[in-house]
Amino acid sequence: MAEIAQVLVDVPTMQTNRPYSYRIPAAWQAQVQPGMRVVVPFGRGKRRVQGFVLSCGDQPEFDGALKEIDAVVDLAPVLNTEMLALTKWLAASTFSFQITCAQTMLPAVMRAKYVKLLRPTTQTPPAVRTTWFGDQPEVPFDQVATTSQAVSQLLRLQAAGEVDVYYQVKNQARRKTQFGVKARLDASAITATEGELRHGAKQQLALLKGLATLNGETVTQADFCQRFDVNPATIRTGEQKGWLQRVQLEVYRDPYATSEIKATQALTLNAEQQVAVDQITQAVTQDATTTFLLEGVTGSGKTEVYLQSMAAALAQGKTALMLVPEISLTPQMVQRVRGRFGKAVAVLHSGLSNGEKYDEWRRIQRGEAQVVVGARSAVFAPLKDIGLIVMDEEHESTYKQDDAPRYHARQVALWRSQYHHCPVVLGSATPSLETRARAEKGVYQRLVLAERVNQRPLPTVSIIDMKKEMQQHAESNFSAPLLVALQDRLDRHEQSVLMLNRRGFSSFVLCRDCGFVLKCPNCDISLTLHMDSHTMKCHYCGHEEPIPRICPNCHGHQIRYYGTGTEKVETELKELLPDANIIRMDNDTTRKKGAHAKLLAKFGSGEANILIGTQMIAKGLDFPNVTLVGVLNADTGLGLPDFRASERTFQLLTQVSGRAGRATKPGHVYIQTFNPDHYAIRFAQHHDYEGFFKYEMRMRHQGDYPPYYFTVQITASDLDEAVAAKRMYQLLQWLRPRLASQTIILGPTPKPIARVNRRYYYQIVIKYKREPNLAATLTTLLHETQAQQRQGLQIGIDVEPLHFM
Ligand SMILES: Nc1ncnc2c1ncn2[C@@H]1O[C@H](COP(=O)(O)OP(=O)(O)OP(=O)(O)O)[C@@H](O)[C@H]1O
Ligand SMILES: [Zn+2]
Ligand SMILES: [Zn+2]
Repeated sequence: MAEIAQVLVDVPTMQTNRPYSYRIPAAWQAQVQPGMRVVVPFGRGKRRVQGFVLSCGDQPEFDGALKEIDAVVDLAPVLNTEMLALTKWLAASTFSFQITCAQTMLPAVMRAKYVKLLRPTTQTPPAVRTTWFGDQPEVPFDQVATTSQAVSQLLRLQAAGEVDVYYQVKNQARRKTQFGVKARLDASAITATEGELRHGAKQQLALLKGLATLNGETVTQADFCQRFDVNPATIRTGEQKGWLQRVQLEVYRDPYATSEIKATQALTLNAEQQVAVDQITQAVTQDATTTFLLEGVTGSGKTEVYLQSMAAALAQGKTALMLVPEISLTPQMVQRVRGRFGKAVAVLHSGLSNGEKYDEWRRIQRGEAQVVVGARSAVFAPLKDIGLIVMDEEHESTYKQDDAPRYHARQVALWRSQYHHCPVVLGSATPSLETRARAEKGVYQRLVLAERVNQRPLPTVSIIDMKKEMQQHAESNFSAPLLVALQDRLDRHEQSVLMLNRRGFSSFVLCRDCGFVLKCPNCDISLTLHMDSHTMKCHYCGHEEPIPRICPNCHGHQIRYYGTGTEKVETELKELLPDANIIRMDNDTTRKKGAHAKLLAKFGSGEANILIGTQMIAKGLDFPNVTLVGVLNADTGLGLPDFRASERTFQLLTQVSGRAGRATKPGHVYIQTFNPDHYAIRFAQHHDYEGFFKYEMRMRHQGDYPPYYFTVQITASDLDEAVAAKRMYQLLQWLRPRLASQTIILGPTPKPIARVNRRYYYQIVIKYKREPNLAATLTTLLHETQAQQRQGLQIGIDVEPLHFM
């Protein structure tokens, strides 16, 4: 039995990867195991923090007097051996702290919440007691320490031992429980008791008859009452008489309880699909850690390949993990997985409540779910014995987390594949350049689905030069050919999808007299007009203010709205096509839980003929009656200062085009653009991923960009611009001699959006091919910047950043 535990503590202002030794009280020595959460005292005073036990042993790492563990939070480890090892690797590879990684891997409700409390001591004078506590035994510190005077007064009282500051660790996780009913009498005792009942005790008789049918099983009280027509008061009577026992039953919050699943059967695969499934299944059987790139055009049936390969893993008694970019945006995918695997599926994504996420997580941890579908953080799902990991739309940037730990789910998936000896399938119609380049080199094995299912043709794509269109209809968002096509679809009772590309784009307010643009007071960008709330909002910090009628700068009255929002497009379209039934899908209409799925279901049922939306409608939709796709503004993303701008535009156009003509009727796509000759748009027009890949690789080679170079971005941010800038110049001096001479260091420069939420951002980008000293250097940087963080300066390290904005 171990007496000492090495604990990773949660101290935000003083993070370290070094565990602390604590003594395990004798009573818990048999119980405490690595991976459990504990509450421990930390530092001087009465501070309590949560921590994770990393290991148990008999030798402390430190030979002074050891403090004791205060409480054990879990009955069983919440991080298993794999997860503990993963935490360590994740921290090292993303240059973040292990505790942050451990917390990222677990449902949010398992994070500790700290409450700072003020308590009287035995020496508290009555006057002090009344002033600070009234008649309360303790008060929250923040409630009384409201001014700096109050704080200093309290500190003095604390020094004199007249008050005590105490930290409480609160566990936020709540299990949902229900009463269950269990019989305490056996069959013969029940019959005997029935005989003793007074005449007319109908309820009690019904209760006994019900208990007789249970055969030792426990059922929920609600269920019991309904089935045997017994009221809860009678249950309590039965309990008092010793006929039954009421027990706490745990119930799971099921996010999909109300939605029925239509069970589906495996489809007969076409030749290309069959090759892919065979290869993947073989790797599953052989426990091979092969990474496959499943490169399949839109509508080629990649999903069916995933499902049948996952079924193969399950058939061998293993589990399967499937990652999707953001499930609330692709409800169809969840339906397909649940349709195939039913109750074996657990779903994890940001649209669930914290309680639902916690319950799904526990179902997985207990082995009650063998299939997990989820967005980015589902890559940490505590599945055991994984047989296959699938990552759909592997090129999507939502797989990368923006905050520490800045991990990419693909990297974690590959790590787990090594741990579990299982293959990974990366699927996309438009793979990221990095992935496709690795397949070229043979690091990944490429599987190709070159044709749509049943040899259906890919849609015809027409490019419309908006410079010419604007000369004729200056004010309209719709070119003449697109409008004709829309009318034609209405006449033929077919459906259309219209996408407004909103990347780097917004509707803003401008003064025609002086040119003033209303900007966010905290950030470096213009505010966006929101007609639903009649306010101007900042999409970065959430700042909101009324729409101005008068120019704040020149007090003129010529204030006008510019740019195009989905609402404005919808209004215009209603005027142009009064007979159309339109559904609009954007951040405003999908804010409510489940709204996204509802709108899509409505469109799918044919209630509407036109779906207008932002990028969120580009992926995954599979509606057979959609024969027209229109992209209203293809190029708003092209001008962004980011070397991936062309790649993103190509991916988006290809994905959205792929929504057209997926079933029997042929599809047509119209792309409206001001850059009709841009290569990203031309290659998308011809569905030519391979052509785009070769061209873009040349561009990247010329510019020394990924995948030819690796990149790391370091940012500094501070409320004071000079502080952030100065720190970055110092950092440059510090870095240069530590890195190889061939390594390129760009910057420091202000970020393209230099100010967000009142903080100024500066960045340095390191580009390298081989840099043996980099890991050690960045680790040193991570630890050295701890002290500065406390003064408000924040340093961020981002390995292979996906955004340079
Ligand atoms: N072997 C098959 N036989 C018949 N129909 C199939 C077969 N495989 C897939 N399908 C159907 O073809 C359609 C397109 O498949 P799926 O949605 O999987 O394409 P995808 O490759 O994921 O496309 P995207 O990248 O555009 O999302 C679906 O309706 C699917 O049910
Ligand atoms: Zn802002
Ligand atoms: Zn003005």
